[in-house]
Amino acid sequence: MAQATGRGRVVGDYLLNRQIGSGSFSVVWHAMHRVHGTEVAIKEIVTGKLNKKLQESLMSEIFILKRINHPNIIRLHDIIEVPGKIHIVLEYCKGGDLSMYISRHGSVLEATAKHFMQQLAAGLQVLRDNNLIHRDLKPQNLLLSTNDDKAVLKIADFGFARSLQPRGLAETLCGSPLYMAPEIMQMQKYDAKADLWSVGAILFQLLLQNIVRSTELNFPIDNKDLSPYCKDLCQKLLRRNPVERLTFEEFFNHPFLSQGQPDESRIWAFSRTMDNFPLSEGHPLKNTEESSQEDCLPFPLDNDSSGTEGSPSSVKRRSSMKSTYGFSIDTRERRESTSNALNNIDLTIRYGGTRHRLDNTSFRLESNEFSHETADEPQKSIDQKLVNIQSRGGDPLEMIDQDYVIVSGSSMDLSSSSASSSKANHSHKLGSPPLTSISNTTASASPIPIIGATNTNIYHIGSSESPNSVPGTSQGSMDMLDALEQPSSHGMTRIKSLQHCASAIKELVNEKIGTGSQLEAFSIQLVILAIWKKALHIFHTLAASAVEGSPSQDSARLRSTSKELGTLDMEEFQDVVNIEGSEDISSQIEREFLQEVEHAEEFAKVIEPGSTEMPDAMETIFQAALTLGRHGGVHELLGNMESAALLYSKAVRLLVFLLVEAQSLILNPPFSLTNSDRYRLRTYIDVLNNRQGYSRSQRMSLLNCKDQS
Ligand SMILES: Nc1ncnc2c1ncn2[C@@H]1O[C@H](COP(=O)(O)OP(=O)(O)OP(=O)(O)O)[C@@H](O)[C@H]1O
Repeated sequence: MAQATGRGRVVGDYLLNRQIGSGSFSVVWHAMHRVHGTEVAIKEIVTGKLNKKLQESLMSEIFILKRINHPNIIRLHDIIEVPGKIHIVLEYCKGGDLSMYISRHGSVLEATAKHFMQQLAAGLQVLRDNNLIHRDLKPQNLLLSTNDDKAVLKIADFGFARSLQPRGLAETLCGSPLYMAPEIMQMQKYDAKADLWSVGAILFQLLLQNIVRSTELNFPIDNKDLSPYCKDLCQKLLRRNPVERLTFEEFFNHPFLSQGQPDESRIWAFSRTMDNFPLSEGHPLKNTEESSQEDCLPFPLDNDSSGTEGSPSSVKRRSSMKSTYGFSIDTRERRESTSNALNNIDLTIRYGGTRHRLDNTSFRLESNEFSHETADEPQKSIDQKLVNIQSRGGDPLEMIDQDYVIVSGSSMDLSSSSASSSKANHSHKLGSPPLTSISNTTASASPIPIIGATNTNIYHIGSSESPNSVPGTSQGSMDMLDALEQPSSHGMTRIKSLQHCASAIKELVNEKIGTGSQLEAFSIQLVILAIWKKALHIFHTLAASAVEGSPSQDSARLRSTSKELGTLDMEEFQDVVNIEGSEDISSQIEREFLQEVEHAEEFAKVIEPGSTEMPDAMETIFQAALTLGRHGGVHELLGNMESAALLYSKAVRLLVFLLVEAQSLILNPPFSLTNSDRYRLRTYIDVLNNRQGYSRSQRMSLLNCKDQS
């Protein structure tokens, strides 16, 4: 359909032909200059769909492309703005992108991989010279001038790129999970070396496509077809710890990338740097140390988050507190009556000893509206157009730096928090005071709006079969995400959302039990209790308001209800009153709650109080989401699209819980997210949703192909 609307359309001096690609926010057209007949690719972006952040990414892309002129970087010819749209006129690459090449050819010869790597290295050298980091290197973003093994490779899609001072560290999460460096995935600070991980993943994929498809995901150490240099490069690029990873200089000078055969002296010099690579017999180089096979995998399959490459600073921590979780249940009381049970359970979850600091350095850029220039308007030079855009907001690169440079240090570091938060434009105090008694918590537990006014958007936590997962599109696109951060203001929707959260986390509890991690299971179980408690409370408040009459009759109650539930209207009260079997809903929630209490009680029996360090439940949930995302990546790489989509969706459910619901729960100490935590969670959800959409669409096309054949 998009092709029909594009073909024959005129944009500036160009006649649109066929659609050749699409991205999350763009459609790419093949087009021709009306006078010269020059072939170009036009990337069309509807600016209205872009939020501030994406507009900035777009400007960043334009600025970077504009200032670089190199055969291995896609060339920017022109920018054409029309009302509501911006068109980036690019050099046309008729070979398509490298992912298409890999699909067509399967694994490539080492010589071809070397050719592409040399070109990629040359392009990256230019970025390096300009202190730029791409952050989203993947085959889809590497375009080819022709469809053969002599093609010139061009780095494209600089939407995520940013300027980076040497040795500067960034902390923003972006990129595609499959090619994303572990330090980005785990939300640690990263530098330009993150790009080198992606290069390693691309090299791995180029060489091992058929192996990856046909067997387990094993690095073929004994693969005789690959030269030691090639394997060495791949292995050294895919070091999980960025410190151990090759430096750019080492990458650029690696013997695999040198044109001819390395001479003898080079071999010996090289041999001294071969610290971990097992070499095949008979090679002049010596193997110095057995390498961990798993360390070579692009996506570690372990669940171990220990060590230096663990969780993000914002979430990772072990509670320094001893077992003061204070979970106690009087079983007799519980059995007496549900309401007694609810009132007598002292649900105090110590999931960590320190509160998150408030880090508000993100989201502080002013909105930059694009000016609308008609297609008839005389064409201006790219520079003039950029000045137009720039005049509304300063130098985008500078702005992006401002936005991305996040105050260093752990976000748990309270000492540094005041300085950063005081600079913030959007300062939100999050969290509610520590509470130990459920019966006193009605008002304090109200969800706290994070950004903007209470919205009325209804968000359904995506199930694995969510109809919202539109193939190839970004289900959780950035413009939706601001709204998604807040729990639904619609009472029943909110309850459903909480139920979804509880069931997602329940799976995690079962998994932890399966692996014998009782303590972690217990701490997460307490979160489940808090979720059910919240659901019950919302339901009771909602039902009581409906039964007791209109808000005019009991305005005080309405006020407190509205505080708790957001913007409730009378229709909803009435709905609840009229819901046949609303009592059933209530008793269903109560039943679930009591069941979970029982499970928690079981855990409590086997855990010795007073001497055990309580794991951080939120951290465990976060880590589990990351692991699911990584495993999704593995499945995607292996072509198991259904499993990949499922795993991505599970990861999203957990992250959405952390982002949307977790802060409203009654926990001690209260759980709160910094602005930068939220930003990272949102971005991560977005990326995973994209991968989920992609996996689903791939699966659909496979099914269609099967149907046709
Ligand atoms: N100059 C070009 N020549 C030929 N094909 C292109 C060109 N630019 C883009 N494409 C094709 O269009 C696809 C989408 O490109 P685009 O840069 O718009 O998306 P993207 O930004 O990579 O997507 P996302 O935002 O989801 O990462 C590319 O993967 C490629 O196949």
